[in-house]
Amino acid sequence: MSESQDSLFGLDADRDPGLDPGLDPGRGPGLGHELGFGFSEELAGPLAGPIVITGTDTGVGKTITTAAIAAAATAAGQSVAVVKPAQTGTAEGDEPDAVTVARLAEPALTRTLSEFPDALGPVAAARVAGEDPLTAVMAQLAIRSIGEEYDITLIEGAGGLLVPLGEGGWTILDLAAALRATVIVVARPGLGTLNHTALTLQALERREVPALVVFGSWPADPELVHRTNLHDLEADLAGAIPDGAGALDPDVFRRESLHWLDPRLHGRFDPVAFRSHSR
Ligand SMILES: Nc1ncnc2c1ncn2[C@@H]1O[C@H](COP(=O)(O)OP(=O)(O)OP(=O)(O)O)[C@@H](O)[C@H]1O
Ligand SMILES: C[C@H](N)[C@H](N)CCCCCC(=O)O
Ligand SMILES: [Mg+2]
Repeated sequence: MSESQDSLFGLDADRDPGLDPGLDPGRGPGLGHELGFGFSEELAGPLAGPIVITGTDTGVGKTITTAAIAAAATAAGQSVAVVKPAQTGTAEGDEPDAVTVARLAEPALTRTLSEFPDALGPVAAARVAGEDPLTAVMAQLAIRSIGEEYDITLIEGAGGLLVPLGEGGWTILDLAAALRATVIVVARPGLGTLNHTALTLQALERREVPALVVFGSWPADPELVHRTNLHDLEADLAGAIPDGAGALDPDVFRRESLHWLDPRLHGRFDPVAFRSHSR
């Protein structure tokens, strides 16, 4: 890869997209990677402060998971702000993610920091629109300032962990490292998730960002592959959102949400009981 390509993809050690701590890409690869990262010990007790919601891909259920965490934490008495740094696809007629979360969870605040019409990655969508994408500094300042007013700030990325979100190609991983946030990786429950989830967790581990996994859309009738995936990802699992939850009446969604998330995410989900029910 040429030097300019390195810069374009944000891979050079000298780049400075404006996010202060945690940007050192030189910590080296995760050695001896295996599923089960031992992050859970660090993440005991209900989480507060900045929590980044990413996913193994777009369309995996990040927004519904964000709404569920917002609902469970709000019901537990926390003041919750939800921030979407970059919303794309506003011309498609789909409900923006912040609106979905506000409708389902009614957190204290929802805020979108930048938006672009085409359903693309945010930097591409900004380029196509002839506009400037969000800078890392603006994103961080806005989120830190919101964080001073609320117990919990949930920050939903766009697509997966390494999608460029703004100027200079900063990613939700850069932002999570800079904010020293905990990351929730929303994963699909079916075939293919072991690879996508391991890649995402490994990238987080390289930057020493603690992470938990939530299944974004758990089927009503799990098949063998869902049960084996549940077993193999259990060490990092902090919840499972039932398939179809996004279509529930908001009152029901808010009432049920605490059953989908474990106590670290302000719910009462019990992975052991869940596994035995999923046999
Ligand atoms: N648990 C669920 N219940 C109902 N619908 C769901 C659920 N999870 C996902 N969906 C649906 O699947 C689609 C994608 O989900 P969602 O919008 O949450 O994805 P995302 O990961 O937030 O994607 P993006 O990268 O666009 O933000 C949506 O149409 C959503 O309504
Ligand atoms: C438009 C869509 N719903 C998302 N908000 C954007 C997803 C960007 C994914 C980019 C990629 O990984 O190729
Ligand atoms: Mg979303």
